[in-house]
Amino acid sequence: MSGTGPVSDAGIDAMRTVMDRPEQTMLALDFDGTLAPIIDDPEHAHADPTAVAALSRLGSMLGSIVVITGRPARTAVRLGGFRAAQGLESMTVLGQYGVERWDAAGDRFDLPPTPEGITHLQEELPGLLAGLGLDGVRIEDKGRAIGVHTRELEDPATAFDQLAEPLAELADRYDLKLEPGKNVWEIRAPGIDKGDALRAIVAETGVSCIIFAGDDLGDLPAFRAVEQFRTEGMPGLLVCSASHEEDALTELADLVVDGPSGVAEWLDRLADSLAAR
Ligand SMILES: O=P(O)(O)OC[C@H]1O[C@H](O[C@H]2O[C@H](CO)[C@@H](O)[C@H](O)[C@H]2O)[C@H](O)[C@@H](O)[C@@H]1O
Repeated sequence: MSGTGPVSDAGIDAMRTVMDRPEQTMLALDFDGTLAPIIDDPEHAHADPTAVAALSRLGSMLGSIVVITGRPARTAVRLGGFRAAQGLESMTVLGQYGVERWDAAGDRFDLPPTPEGITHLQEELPGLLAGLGLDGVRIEDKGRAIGVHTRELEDPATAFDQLAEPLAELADRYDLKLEPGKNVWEIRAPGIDKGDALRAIVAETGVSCIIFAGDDLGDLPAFRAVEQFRTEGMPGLLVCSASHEEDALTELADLVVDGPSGVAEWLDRLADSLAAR
């Protein structure tokens, strides 16, 4: 592939396999910070149009395209504009870290019920935030999970730290899990992560090569899953959508690109290279 390519041996090997056997390759991507730029209001964080156009082209060339996100499946489908995108008629979105699912084929959603603890937490959270003097915190109701956002505050980092202990106690009380993200605390039911979600969909589709692109701590389990696939002999390429906010994935990646616009350009080049084969 022309342009900036992977730098590691494992990445170069995987890229060779992608070019040789695209129909056997799964392209799996995170949503926020990878396909969509990070902005203040999560409700309006749409996917980069260049990325979606590239995915549309790749849809007919690759074996499988999957988005694995912390967002509800419905939200990711809406913000991604995936339903209307030509070429993505067989893509899958795994929402809420793999608990929810949307298959473009048949426009089918699989959305399990909300865990009970989340309902209690939704009732208690506004009082807890008011007690801490953090009324400006945005609560993102994701149905099965809650995002507690500090990005729009004057001092997001201090508020983020201030929230760690009280949110951990609250999550603990209802047997829920608290996880950090980019200026967001995520509270959700334990039991599944993006690594589990990726392993399951790889087994289901039977692909023999995988590309995964992500940007944040929630993507680490998927990175680990790809590393595991590689030890089992399946080529895998790890792409990091880099930002100044999080560097946990940079060292692990075979290819580091400059945020969602870098991901979009890389996807576009991948589509060009596959088309030129
Ligand atoms: O798994 P992802 O697709 O990466 O989702 C992770 C979280 O992303 C969203 O929050 C992040 O993006 C927001 C919009 O740009 C931004 O305002 C926020 O500060 C970021 O942390 C989303 O709102 C969360 O629900 C996701 O869990």
